[in-house]
Amino acid sequence: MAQRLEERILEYVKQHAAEGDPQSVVDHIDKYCSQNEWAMHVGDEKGLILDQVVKETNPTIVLELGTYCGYSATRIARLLKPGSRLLTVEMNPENAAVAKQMIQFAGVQDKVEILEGSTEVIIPSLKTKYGVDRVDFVFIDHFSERYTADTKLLEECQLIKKGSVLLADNVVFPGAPDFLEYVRTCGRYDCTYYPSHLEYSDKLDALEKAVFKGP
Ligand SMILES: Cc1ncccc1-c1cc(O)c2nc[nH]c(=O)c2c1
Ligand SMILES: [Mg+2]
Repeated sequence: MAQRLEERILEYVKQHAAEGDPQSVVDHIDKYCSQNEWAMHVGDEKGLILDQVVKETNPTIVLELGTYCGYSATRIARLLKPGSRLLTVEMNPENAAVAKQMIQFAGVQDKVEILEGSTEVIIPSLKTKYGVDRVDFVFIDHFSERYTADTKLLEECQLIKKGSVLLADNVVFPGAPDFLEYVRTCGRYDCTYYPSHLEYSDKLDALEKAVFKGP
């Protein structure tokens, strides 16, 4: 029995999902975490909203804050057009190691790059160290306490331009009240609220989409 929850999830996927099939990986993570052990993936219900926003944005460069086991990175990467890429930031090295294997197993490793470290250090280095000019889509799913600071950092580093889309998980549970206040009142975002439920639960949660209107 693998020691860590995240390793047990990876083991289940390796033993039951179809290798090279990102949808199968996503489905099996959802199956394990709804039937066996809860874990904090965005999940299938909020995942369908994530899919819809990714499809309507059709992004070339995606930034994800909070990789965890690679569920949403796999979910997003499966929808990306050839030549597009997803950079995902994870500060926990053990989770990053699991995510790397999950993404590899799903066969989306050519589109996904895992950046190990904290967002406040990595975001300012995206242009210089990772050759990013602008990001078209940002999935914010790391720590709600960092949502606002990292959004301001993306603005200050000129990583988001007019039309860039932010999508934040957990704006109801655990909750990100200062982020909602900021994007809804600063005047630089067009916001849309998507009520849903916490992954694998009937607790209420929601996603907030914030489309940048420019500085
Ligand atoms: C862990 C947890 N327990 C009870 C209720 C919600 C959560 C929870 C759910 C999530 O989707 C999260 N996403 C990113 N980062 C988190 O910390 C996080 C925490
Ligand atoms: Mg989340």
